[in-house]
Amino acid sequence: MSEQGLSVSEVCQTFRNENGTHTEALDNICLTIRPGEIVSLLGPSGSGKSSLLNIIAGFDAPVSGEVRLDGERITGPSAQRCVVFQTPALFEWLTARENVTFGLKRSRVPPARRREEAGEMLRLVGLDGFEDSYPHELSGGMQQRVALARAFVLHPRLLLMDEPFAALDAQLRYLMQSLLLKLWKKRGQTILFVTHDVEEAIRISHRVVIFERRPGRIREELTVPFPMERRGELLGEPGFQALREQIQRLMFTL
Ligand SMILES: Nc1ncnc2c1ncn2[C@@H]1O[C@H](COP(=O)(O)OP(=O)(O)OP(=O)(O)O)[C@@H](O)[C@H]1O
Repeated sequence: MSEQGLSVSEVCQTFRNENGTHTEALDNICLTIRPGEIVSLLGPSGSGKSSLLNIIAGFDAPVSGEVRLDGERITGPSAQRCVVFQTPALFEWLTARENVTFGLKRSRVPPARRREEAGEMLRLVGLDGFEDSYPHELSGGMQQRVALARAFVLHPRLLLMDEPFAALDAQLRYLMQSLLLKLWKKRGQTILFVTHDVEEAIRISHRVVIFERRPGRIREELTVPFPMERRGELLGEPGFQALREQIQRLMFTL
């Protein structure tokens, strides 16, 4: 039986710059994510987090090493791996519901069922009543909820999230993290989440992988010891401050 989950083996990435020089972005990255696990990549700007996410999404090929999902080698983009970006990237000419059903059209789901599933997802992200609104009629946070609904409705084998809440204010960001945890509890989705925010990484993930600056290497992998059910009141969780400080020390002494 092939191994389930994501497996990144000895991945290196180098970019050729326009002036003929090279940038070594990733150096020998090895990482596994079990099915249903949420793992955050945390690290300074330019440490290669997006480069790794682009390879896993299949947008870029590494110069060496390989990535497998459920044993299958990744060689290009696939609907099995859905990406949520910092900007919601919705289709402006489609309503919220149509944006959510769009990806389902490629599957064999019949139209009535698609409508039903989209409605259910929009309810889950708190957008009931806005099914027929166009993106320009929604706030930035509401648009990002639609983007989350669009990703989760597809049941992808892996959800890749590249700083999805970075453009939102602190309060909305917190609400979106809670929403992500709620969706995860319902769907048990495997998620790789890129962030700069230490608290966000601790709050939403089972494990935090800390990158160090160029060339991007993994400095440390830490397991977050708090049960997912208690992530809401993390500030009162004994050991939270210590973990946050430990991660900050690791990041600021890179
Ligand atoms: N297409 C490209 N061509 C040349 N260099 C690139 C390219 N993409 C990324 N790089 C370089 O690779 C390194 C890693 O970039 P990457 O965007 O992966 O970092 P990051 O950790 O995601 O940064 P940030 O947190 O700022 O988004 C950087 O030095 C960047 O300049």
